[in-house]
Amino acid sequence: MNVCFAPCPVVFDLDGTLIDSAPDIHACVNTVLRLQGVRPLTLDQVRGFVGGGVDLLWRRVIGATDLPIEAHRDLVASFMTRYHDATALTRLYPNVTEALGVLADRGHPLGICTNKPLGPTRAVLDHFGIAQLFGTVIGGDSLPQKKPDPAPLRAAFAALGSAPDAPQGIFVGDSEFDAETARNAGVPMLLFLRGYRKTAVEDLPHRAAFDDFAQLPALVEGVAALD
Ligand SMILES: O=C(O)COP(=O)(O)O
Ligand SMILES: [Mg+2]
Repeated sequence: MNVCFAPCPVVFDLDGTLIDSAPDIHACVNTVLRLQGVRPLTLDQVRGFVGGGVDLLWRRVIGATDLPIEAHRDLVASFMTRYHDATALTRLYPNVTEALGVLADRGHPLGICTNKPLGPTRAVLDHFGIAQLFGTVIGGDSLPQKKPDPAPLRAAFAALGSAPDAPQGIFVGDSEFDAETARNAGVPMLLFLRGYRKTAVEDLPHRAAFDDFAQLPALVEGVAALD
């Protein structure tokens, strides 16, 4: 069991955890599809494709359309020209800013570990005025590996001062990718229930689940005290 000396580092997933970004991702996907003369996908379809980063998103979009897999690279490039600063339809989940502020005030080092590429990640953190709260931001293209490989999460904890081979801290995420990443990295996970998860809660490894960020500071203190 990892010992987490308070104040314990807390690393967050982004899409479906701090922000509801699926509407912007959906809009950017459909713009690219329209330019290809392909019928739009629904918000539910696209939301279900989010979690593994942009390359996987487009493999799934191609799988749901008649587009050829050979077009993948060009479709991703076209998507990125729209996605890199897409924030108009994205919202912070309720009480996120307040919870991050409480944790920061209590001295918890905070970080981001997302499969979203770094460019749009920084754009959205700046847009909501929360970038300065995070001591490290690891994006889907920061390292050769993506979640569920534990390397990006370990890099985030290391940047926040924890030992790279035995990370100490808590990971907060919404998806199958996050639960597997936390297990692979050997850190406890707090599961946010209003994100893009497709698996039943009881089938995902996690320490505790929550559906309102107002609950998060107490959960973090509870996990930090237990470990
Ligand atoms: O962009 C994605 O596919 C997933 O991003 P996330 O890791 O922040 O959930
Ligand atoms: Mg997510």
